[in-house]
Amino acid sequence: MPAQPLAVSLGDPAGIGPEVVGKCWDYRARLDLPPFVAIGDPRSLAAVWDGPIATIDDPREADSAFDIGLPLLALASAEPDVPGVPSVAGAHCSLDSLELAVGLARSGSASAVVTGPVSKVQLYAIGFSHPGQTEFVAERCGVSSSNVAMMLAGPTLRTVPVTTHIPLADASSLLSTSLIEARARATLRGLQRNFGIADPRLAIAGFNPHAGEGGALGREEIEIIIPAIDNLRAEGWDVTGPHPADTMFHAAARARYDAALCMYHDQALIPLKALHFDEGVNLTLGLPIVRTAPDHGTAFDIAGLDRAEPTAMAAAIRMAASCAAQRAANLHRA
Ligand SMILES: NC(=O)C1=CN([C@@H]2O[C@H](COP(=O)(O)OP(=O)(O)OC[C@H]3O[C@@H](n4cnc5c(N)ncnc54)[C@H](O)[C@@H]3O)[C@@H](O)[C@H]2O)C=CC1
Ligand SMILES: NCC(=O)COP(=O)(O)O
Repeated sequence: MPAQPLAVSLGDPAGIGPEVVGKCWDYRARLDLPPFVAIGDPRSLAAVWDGPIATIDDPREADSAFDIGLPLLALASAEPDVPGVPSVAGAHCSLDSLELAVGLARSGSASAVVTGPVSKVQLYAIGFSHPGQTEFVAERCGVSSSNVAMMLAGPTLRTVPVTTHIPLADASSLLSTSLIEARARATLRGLQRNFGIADPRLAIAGFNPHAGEGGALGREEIEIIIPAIDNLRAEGWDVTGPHPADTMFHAAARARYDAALCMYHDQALIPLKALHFDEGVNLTLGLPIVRTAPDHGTAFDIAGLDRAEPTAMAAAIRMAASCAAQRAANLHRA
């Protein structure tokens, strides 16, 4: 019996999500992709991609349909979307496809969820109250958003921000020892559960230049970060830091840890995207389901121009399949 397919939401219909998902189907053999079912508006696919669409009603049909066309569970946007021109109808459609994809994974009809890029500002405009898809999926899974970790993963680096989509001016006041510990535990357990790393090594960044220079350049390290590191070590985890962020991402430093825990969004995402933009994957740790996404956004500036690279979406699909397989193997061994 074939494994359940991966559920791939197309994201904002006016962004590059439909194009990169279509291209993943085109290059499925070369990109080594398992069967997946796309979820979204067929018109958004047809507007940017001329491949065959195999509309299905049940994810169980995806496996046999995959050789014929891109399996699609169709959702209609209230209005057809124009590539590069985000709309209210498109924002609703992106949310509906996300909701359906997560529901399929939660019910066991899909082996994992891969989410296409959405526009946060468009979602906020229709009343979306979560900072991003990460927190939405966590809520749907009944997990507190503090207990999940947004991991950005590439071939030579994995990073996790402690604070995520907030104004940078608020980052210091929102950092706490308990939040660092919660993100660190989600990361360490996630490395074990999804990547099969039995004894994961976590490097924790400082917040200030030179990790505070002994307090002369800021006290977050002394008052917030070091107590978290001490508590995590007392639990037996292999945790180091606080490391000056400017010297923890060169090649030799990266070889010394399995993931880097960073204090704010850009501290984590700049090194990852500088090194691995074309193959970076966003993986939510701490959930009962597997959820990945490409590291890039909606790229409205190039939507519909046939310039979108599908490699990060392909990496997200491959990682979702490999994490789901790793979790199944863990269960088998238990
Ligand atoms: N997982 C998600 O849903 C994410 C959503 N976003 C959202 O995307 C929107 C736009 O964000 P930006 O900061 O502009 O980042 P972006 O990743 O959409 O675009 C940044 C630059 O990279 C290019 N680019 C992105 N993906 C590409 C691809 N696959 N192939 C070729 N070029 C590519 C774009 O053309 C643009 O010049 C925002 O509203 C943000 O909220 C951003 C990151 C992740
Ligand atoms: N910068 C990462 C990003 O925007 C992804 O957010 P999410 O929607 O996956 O939570």
